[in-house]
Amino acid sequence: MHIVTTEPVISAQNLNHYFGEGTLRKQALFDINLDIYSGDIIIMTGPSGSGKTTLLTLMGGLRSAQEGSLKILGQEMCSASKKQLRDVRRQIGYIFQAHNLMTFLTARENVRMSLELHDEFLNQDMDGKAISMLESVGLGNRADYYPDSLSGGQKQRVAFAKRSRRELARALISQPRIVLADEPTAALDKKSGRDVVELMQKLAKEQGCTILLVTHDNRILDIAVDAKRLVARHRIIYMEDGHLISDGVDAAAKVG
Ligand SMILES: Nc1ncnc2c1ncn2[C@@H]1O[C@H](COP(=O)(O)OP(=O)(O)OP(=O)(O)O)[C@@H](O)[C@H]1O
Repeated sequence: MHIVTTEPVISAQNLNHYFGEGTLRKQALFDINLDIYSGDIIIMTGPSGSGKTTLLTLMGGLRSAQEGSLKILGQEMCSASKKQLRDVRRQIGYIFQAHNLMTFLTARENVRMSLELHDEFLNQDMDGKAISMLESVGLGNRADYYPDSLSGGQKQRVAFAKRSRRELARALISQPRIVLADEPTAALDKKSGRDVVELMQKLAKEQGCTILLVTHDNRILDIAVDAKRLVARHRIIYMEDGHLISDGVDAAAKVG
């Protein structure tokens, strides 16, 4: 039996959310109830428009909650002040899709450039760091290639290395309790998608934090199953028309 000894990292109770005003007001989330614990890997799936991103942005403190209760790291988000939202956001790492690569820079220079924007890397071996980040996505041997000579999937991986270095660097420094990722595998081939997910899980595991991942990508569900050896507990949350339809806690990992 799985014994829960800690408070949920995120707890939603009877959470509703609406967009628009007056006659245009439309309910996007209906009565969401969900407890997420430290170390959970939550994969949110469901058709387009089902409310995944809305729920993700609420759980990431990126939008204020309107109705019901949403606690993130013990802080109630319904009618939270700007300062309270900011304090919660500081403890969260964000990974969002799409960063264009500069066509006139090599893969290494693209990753390096994003490092240069961050004070914490000044005076460090940025070339070495850029290469190790490319290696971690399996592209160590493509460091000196220009984006135009890389495949679509390879480009996505360089972009991931670039932004994950930038965003996860901050994440690693600030030790986030939660990492949010929106469509991190969009447009990736299966192998690249798997690499990206495994990389994210590995980094999250090293930090011992909770991952919330939104995807349209059904293949990611297979990846999650395969990746069981990497992590303790996966849950696949399926949404439809603003309702949470199912929440599958990984049965095997639940034991003990
Ligand atoms: N800013 C907004 N203003 C008005 N309606 C919105 C807004 N954002 C989302 N919606 C509506 O809320 C519903 C849920 O959208 P949401 O983006 O959360 O779905 P999703 O499951 O993430 O979809 P997708 O997979 O296509 O990204 C949709 O009907 C959408 O049209």
